[in-house]
Amino acid sequence: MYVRYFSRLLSAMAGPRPVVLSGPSGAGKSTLLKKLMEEYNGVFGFSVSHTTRQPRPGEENGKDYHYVTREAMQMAIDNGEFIESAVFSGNMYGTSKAAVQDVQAKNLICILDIDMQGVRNIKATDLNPIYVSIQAPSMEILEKRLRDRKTESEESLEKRLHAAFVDIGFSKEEGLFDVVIVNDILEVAYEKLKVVLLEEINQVKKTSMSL
Ligand SMILES: Nc1nc2c(ncn2[C@@H]2O[C@H](COP(=O)(O)OP(=O)(O)O)[C@@H](O)[C@H]2O)c(=O)[nH]1
Ligand SMILES: Nc1ncnc2c1ncn2[C@@H]1O[C@H](COP(=O)(O)OP(=O)(O)O)[C@@H](O)[C@H]1O
Repeated sequence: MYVRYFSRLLSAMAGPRPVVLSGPSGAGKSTLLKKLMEEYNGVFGFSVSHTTRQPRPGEENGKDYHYVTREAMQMAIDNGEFIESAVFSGNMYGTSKAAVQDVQAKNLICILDIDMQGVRNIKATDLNPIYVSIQAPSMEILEKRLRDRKTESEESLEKRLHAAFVDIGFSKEEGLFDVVIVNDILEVAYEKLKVVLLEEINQVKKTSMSL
């Protein structure tokens, strides 16, 4: 009984578990993440990554990403400021320690949107997140969604589709993800995601009510 009490106390003190959303570019990670943030205002916080890619129309510096030069990013990595970093489709991406700490300091569920290299690197840390893979129903649908999004050049699209092919294989690896959600009908995928995160969501709601 005491053991259970203290383990609950310890996990409450450690704050909610972060959530890793991974999966091919175009699978629907940002769309699902946006829905979560809208429905659960004050429960989730986004880990704002750094990237060397150019901002897309509508993206905001400091909100979607911290947009930096290669030199600045490399220097920060060399300074030990990053938990993980990777090169994806010719650009650098990385999660700074500050990005995660900023969210955790507010006692929110920290969401990381990272690629497969990031997943492997996070596994080697003590972050202990819930690992969720978001997948499109097929490569054909993925390609259509990416094309319809109209954010990528033909070259970037090809690179993303190649990475997606590799990603789909990895997502089937035993023990890598806690759950794989196929994002066919958006609302169905979103409901599945909520079920996976329900325990953490309730924990944060309970804690914020008792404060
Ligand atoms: N390892 C790692 N991957 C990241 C990070 N931030 C974003 N990514 C991944 O980089 C890939 C490309 O992201 P982005 O350029 O925003 O394109 P999108 O996923 O097609 O919207 C996606 O798979 C993201 O999950 C990060 O900090 N670390
Ligand atoms: N279930 C879905 N059905 C149809 N289109 C979708 C669905 N989920 C996402 N999309 C669309 O597919 C595109 C890629 O989604 P996005 O969230 O940007 O993917 P990611 O963040 O994984 O790269 C977007 O234009 C989005 O509006």
